[in-house]
Order: sequence, then C-alpha cells, then structure tokens
Amino acid sequence: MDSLVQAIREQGVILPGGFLKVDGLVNHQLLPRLTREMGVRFAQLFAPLNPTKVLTIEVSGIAPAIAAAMELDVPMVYARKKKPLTMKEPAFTASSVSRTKGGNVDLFISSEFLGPADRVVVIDDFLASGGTLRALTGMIELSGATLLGLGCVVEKEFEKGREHLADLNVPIHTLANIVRMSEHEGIVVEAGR
Ligand SMILES: O=P(O)(O)OC[C@H]1O[C@H](OP(=O)(O)OP(=O)(O)O)[C@H](O)[C@@H]1O
Ligand SMILES: O=c1[nH]c(=O)c2nc[nH]c2[nH]1
Repeated sequence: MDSLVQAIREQGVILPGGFLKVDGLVNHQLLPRLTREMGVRFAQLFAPLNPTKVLTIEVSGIAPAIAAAMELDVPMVYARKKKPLTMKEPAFTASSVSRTKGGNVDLFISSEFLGPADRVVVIDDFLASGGTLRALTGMIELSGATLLGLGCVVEKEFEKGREHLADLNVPIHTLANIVRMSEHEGIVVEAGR
C-alpha cells in the first residue's frame, strides 16, 4: 500500500529494541483516509474467502479491523485483555505477551460472538514475532470456527512472524513490510506481501 509506505517513511521513528514508532498513524493518532484505505485493501484480499467475521485484539488492532469489516460487511470482534463482568461464560481464553507494554496478558473472547459457524479473518496492526496472532488463532480453534487468513498493517520481516505461523497454512497478507531498520540505513520499508 503505497500511501502507507510513504507515511511510514515520513513519520516512522526507530526506537531501541527493534521497535518502530508509528503512533501518528496506527498506534495513537489514526488517519481516517489511510485507515479506510487499509480496510479496502484487506477487503480486496480476503473477500474471495467469504469470511463471516473479522477478529482482532484490543487496542491497536481495532481500527484496521473495523475498517476491513465495514468493507466486508461482516461483524468485527475484538479479544479483550481484561474480562468484563458483562462477558457471558464460557469465554475462550489464551495468553500472549504485550510487546509494547511488556508482560503477559490474558485474552478473552465470549462464546456469544465466536463459534463453529464462523469463517474468520484475523486483522492486527503489527506482525512481529507472530505470538499475538498465534494466541488469537488458538482461540479460534477452541471455538470451533474456521480460520481463513491473517492480515496485518505492518510486518517486521526481521522478527520472522510469517515463518513462525507458516504451519497454519492460511494466507498471510500485510500492507507494508519493514525489511530492516537501523540508525545507519534508516527504515527500509516496502509494500506489503
Ligand atoms: O507479533 P507479535 O510479536 O505478537 O507483536 C505484535 C503485537 O504487538 C502489539 O501488541 P501490544 O499489546 O504491544 O500493543 P497494543 O496494545 O497497542 O495493541 C501489536 O498490537 C500486536 O498485537
Ligand atoms: O508500535 C509498535 N511497534 C513495533 O515495532 C511493534 N512490534 C510489535 N508490536 C509493535 N508495536
């Protein structure tokens, strides 16, 4: 997605520990036109699989996921990181690591909104190690729903998440790919794959 690649070149900041800050477009401030374009692109990629639901995780996955769900005209569900008292039992749970805040987080999805009839596309903001997507796909498996594919806004190729998730045998689409980044070279970013 050329507009996203351009925005990352203009606004991306390299942080210690291999982190890319794109708070001005993905993780804090959201740009409506760019976000809508993400949704359109994901919908083009995943509509042929006939999904019935988009799944994501709070918080930064919600914007691209709802943009995609609006284009696909299906509901969007997000895994919650704290179980609210309104959530009906049984809930599907998994554990994952928060990359930007540190520490383990428990994830919860109500069985009210994910079940065997669902054909699910998972959308998130970052594909890094793939740990978060692994936790989400584990919950899809618990629910009996069918996993159709995975989509992320930004892939950090050098963290090898795509390779770690290859055993799932589903298409993985990303909109921008960070090939590498360093103080010396800056952010080497290309269109997603
Ligand atoms: O592929 P991985 O190594 O799992 O990294 C990707 C995950 O890390 C971030 O989550 P985080 O909880 O840090 O941030 P958020 O609260 O902004 O969604 C990001 O939103 C992805 O969900
Ligand atoms: O804002 C972020 N920048 C990153 O580099 C990253 N990796 C995983 N999750 C991330 N979130």
